[in-house]
This record gives sequence, structure tokens and C-alpha cells, in this order.
Amino acid sequence: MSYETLLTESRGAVALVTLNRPKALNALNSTVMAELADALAGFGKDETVGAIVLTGCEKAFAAGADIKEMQGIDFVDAYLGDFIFGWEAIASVRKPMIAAVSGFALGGGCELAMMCDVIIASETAKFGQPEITLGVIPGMGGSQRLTRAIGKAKAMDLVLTGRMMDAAEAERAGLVSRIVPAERLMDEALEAAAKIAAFPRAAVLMAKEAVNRSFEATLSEGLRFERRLFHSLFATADQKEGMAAFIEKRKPEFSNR
Ligand SMILES: CC(C)(O)CC(=O)SCCNC(=O)CCNC(=O)[C@H](O)C(C)(C)COP(=O)(O)OP(=O)(O)OC[C@H]1O[C@@H](n2cnc3c(N)ncnc32)[C@H](O)[C@@H]1OP(=O)(O)O
Repeated sequence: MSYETLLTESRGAVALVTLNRPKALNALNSTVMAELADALAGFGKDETVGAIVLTGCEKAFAAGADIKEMQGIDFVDAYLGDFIFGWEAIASVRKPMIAAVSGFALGGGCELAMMCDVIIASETAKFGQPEITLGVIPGMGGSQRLTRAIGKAKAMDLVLTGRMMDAAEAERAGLVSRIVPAERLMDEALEAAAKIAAFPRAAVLMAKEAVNRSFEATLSEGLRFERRLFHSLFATADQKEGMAAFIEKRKPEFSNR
């Protein structure tokens, strides 16, 4: 499939999606978001794909929603059209997604990275929710996902001042999973995705579902949910294979069954 604003490719069991509007610092307009949702839905259905890496260009993962596109929208357009509603679809991709972030991840760009499961950042990465400087607030989950990721004190600081945090601060705060030298970013992200994609598919999807459930459920509900998923994996051939391989001191051969 070819897109106007994205590059997509499969590398073994890993799908790589690259935002491709570098001159606009990958500003997220409605075409980008529709194409991204389409590409991710396609990779979601593709049985050969076990994990997805989402990246941008060297200067920007994405500098937020496209301000030039948003500028002319009035309240009635925004409200009746439920502006950006469909963009949340990206967070419902079931396969693990790694955001490989170089440069700016601002506004919707930071929110897009937070819809992914793991954020691997180059030393050059800068994160922020600068919407307040434009007279609005985050609209794609920034006030909610950022607060859950880094806590109220830091989230308030970023959302109210619009300041950026560098990769080191973002890692200390718990937003970023790992920081790597700029030249290692794509290798690290693709290697991590390949590692995940090689594990039994059902266990991987359930692991993601279980961790995400912790954001929604009480501790006792979350623990029960986790235990039920854990129990269900004993019905898979891959659990038998994984445990037999350990005991027989050999590499497992998973079948995703
Ligand atoms: C999703 C919601 C609901 O949460 C809302 C949002 O995301 S609102 C958007 C939040 N993002 C921002 O406010 C960041 C805006 N960009 C910047 O502040 C700067 O571009 C920068 C600090 C990221 C980089 O600055 P600099 O290196 O000086 O590059 P520029 O010359 O400013 O940018 C190059 C080029 O890209 C265009 N650009 C950058 N960001 C956006 C954007 N968000 N929307 C549209 N276009 C953007 C910028 O206009 C330049 O293009 P030209 O004007 O030269 O054609």
C-alpha cells in the first residue's frame, strides 16, 4: 500500500511506519492521521506482523497537530464534527507499538508517542504539550496519558507552561523507556520490536492488554483480569513448547497457537 504522508514497510515480523512530512516537521493533519489509522489497521490484520515501529524524521517525530489546518476551525465545526475523535483509534491497535522518537515530539506528536506501548528516544528527543501557547489544551490524550505516565506535578508543569523536556528528563520522569544515541535509534527500536514479535503472539497481546488494564481497573479487578489471562495461556501450544524447551535446555519453536 502506498501513502501520501507515510512510508510503510515490513521487515520480517516487524512493520515499520515512518511519518513522512519532514518539511512540516511531521505535523499531523487529517490525511496523516487517516493514513496512519489505515496502515496500522492493515498491519493489525496481517498475521506475519508481530510488532510495529512508528517513527518520524531526524528533526521531528511529530511537531503536533497541523496548526495551519486547525487555524480556521470554529467551535461549531470542532464540536459537531467531533474534531480529532477518530485519531484515538491508534491507541486501540492490539499489537505492540514502539515509538522511535528523534527530535520534537510535541502536542499531538507527544500524544501519538504516548499511544504507543514503548517509547525509545534518541538523545535529541524533546517532549512537550505546548497547546497552551496556541490558546488551546491537549486534545489527543495529553492531559490524561501524560499525567498517568509522569504524575500530576510534572504533567501540570508541562501542560501549563508549554515547556519542553529533553530526553533525559523524560526518561527520569517515566515517559521514555530508554534513551539511545541518535545513530542507534532505529536499530534499537527494530531490534526490540523483533524480539517482541518472536514471542508467542497471544501472550504478547495479552501482556499488552493486561498492562493497559491497570490504567482503567481497580487493583483487585486488574489482578483478577491478569490471572484469567494467565490461566488462559495454559490452553496454548506455545505455553507447552516454551516450558518444554526450558526444561530440555533448547530454544523454543513457537507456532503462535
Ligand atoms: C493534537 C492537539 C489537539 O493536542 C493539538 C496540537 O498538537 S497543537 C500543536 C502543538 N505543537 C506545537 O505548538 C509546535 C509547533 N511548532 C513549533 O513550535 C516549532 O515548529 C518547533 C519548535 C517544533 C521547531 O521550530 P523550528 O526549528 O524553528 O522550525 P519551524 O521553522 O518552526 O518549522 C519548520 C516548518 O514546520 C512547520 N510546522 C512546525 N510545526 C507545525 C505544526 N504543528 N503545524 C503546522 N506546521 C508546523 C512550520 O510552519 C515550518 O513550515 P513553514 O511555515 O516554513 O512552511
